[in-house]
Amino acid sequence: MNPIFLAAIPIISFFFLLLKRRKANSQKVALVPSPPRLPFIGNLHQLGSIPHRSLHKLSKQHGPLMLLQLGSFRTLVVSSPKIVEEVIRNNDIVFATRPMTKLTDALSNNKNDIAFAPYGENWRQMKKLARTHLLSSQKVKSLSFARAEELSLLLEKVADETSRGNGVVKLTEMLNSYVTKLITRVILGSWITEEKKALWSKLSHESSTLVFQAFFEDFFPNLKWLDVLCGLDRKLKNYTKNRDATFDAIIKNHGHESKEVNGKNSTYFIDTLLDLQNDSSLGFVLTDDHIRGLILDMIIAGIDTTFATLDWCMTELVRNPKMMKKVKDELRKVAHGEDMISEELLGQLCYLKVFIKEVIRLHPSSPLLLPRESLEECQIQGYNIPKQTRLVINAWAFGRDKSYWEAPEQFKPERFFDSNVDYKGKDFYFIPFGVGCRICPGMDFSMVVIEIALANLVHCFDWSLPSGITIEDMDMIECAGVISSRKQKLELVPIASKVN
Ligand code: HEM
Repeated sequence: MNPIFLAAIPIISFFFLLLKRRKANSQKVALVPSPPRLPFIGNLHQLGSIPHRSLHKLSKQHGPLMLLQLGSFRTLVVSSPKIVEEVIRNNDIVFATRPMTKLTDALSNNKNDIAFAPYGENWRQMKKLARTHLLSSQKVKSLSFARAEELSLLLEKVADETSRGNGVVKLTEMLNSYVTKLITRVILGSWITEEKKALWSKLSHESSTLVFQAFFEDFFPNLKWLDVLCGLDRKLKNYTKNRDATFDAIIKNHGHESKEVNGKNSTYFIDTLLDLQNDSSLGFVLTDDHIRGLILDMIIAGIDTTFATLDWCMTELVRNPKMMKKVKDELRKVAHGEDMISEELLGQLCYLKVFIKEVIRLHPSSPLLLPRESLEECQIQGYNIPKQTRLVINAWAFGRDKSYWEAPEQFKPERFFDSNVDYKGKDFYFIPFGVGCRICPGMDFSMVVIEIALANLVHCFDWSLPSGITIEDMDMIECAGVISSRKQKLELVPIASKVN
């Protein structure tokens, strides 16, 4: 045998051995860090009642990219803006779909919506439609008359309640009712009868509570029979049946309504959608099922998120009297003696805007955004991520990341002065409305609802805590659940302010 070959054998063997070792090591490295699991349930028990807080704590031990096993489902949890940036830049479309579960199937009206629909042509067309015809800045502007009317009712109610009893008003309840009524009106118009309003509010309530319902099938497909046994299946079927009947009662008997605003016809969402059904230039056939899905999205994705943010804003104002004064001074300056702040003035309210930004940095109302799922295998941080891995982004943790925010736990709106940081999805460490192709299309819509309500609540009233309650008594913990509203209800004493 060739002596060179003989001499090469041990060298080649050595290299093969090295290669094998490196491969074994790289396979070891390829396992995304993961907290220890329990048999069967995996890491489900570690989610706790406030998952964004539990996941933040877990990420401190296991790192910014963790793999959890939630029942039968692999779930990647990202707690670092850098990793989200990598995912969005390289794999936004790979992770563009939502996990399909029994619950999301029902909420999406059988995949005919935007928020829970799988990625594809249907979702793309619906999102485009919502952006162009329902939530565009032009459309949002055209509905300012509805906001002004509902806001006047809220302010009247506050004034009315103040004059009764001990002067304490249940502000959380009032804000919830204001946002619900306003968004309902924007969707359906002002024509619906009291009887239909009651049906509608039952439906809104059922839809929002259903979001918190856990089905066995959604975590353990083999245990779907338990949903039947526990009556959850029946509950879901009743919900969809009642929902469809409510829609039929409201939509089918609906009378077209439009209002002339500044010489242009302004229509509520339902009228716009019914008009679009007859519009051949739309590019696709808008069915009754699509309309149902879109309207459900506006209820589920729009009402609680907007209300929770407004409630956090009022809470932070009361906790920070100096900031309340700054907001008030700014309002007085731009109002020029007017009783109410109009939407045309919002652009001048620099302090109010940075104040709201600081609120959503610390209290994003969808702290874990909405889960996504991979459509194919991909790589993140050098790890191989298989198809059908769920992705959860902890945006709540981003707002508290010391590498991006100075003294992150401090409430300091001034940090946004002289800074271009915004929540529109470009700054990966500030993404309360999400990021990438699944970003929230309702951002402008909700911000104007929040800004105009906050401006007028502060302009028209001086707010204080009821006697015997101090700022230290204000608990800042969130409710359990998907939407992060404040657990403690806000009860305050308003006194009508002197505008001049
Ligand atoms: C303060 C108020 C709001 C917040 C914080 C918020 C936040 C979010 C977040 C975090 C997502 C998921 C984004 C992602 O997966 O990356 C989302 C999606 C969505 N939001 Fe909002 N939202 C708000 C208001 C609204 C309003 C008022 C509407 C409509 C009237 C709306 C409609 C939607 C829809 C349709 C989606 C699904 C988008 C998709 O899957 O492509 N949102 N929102």
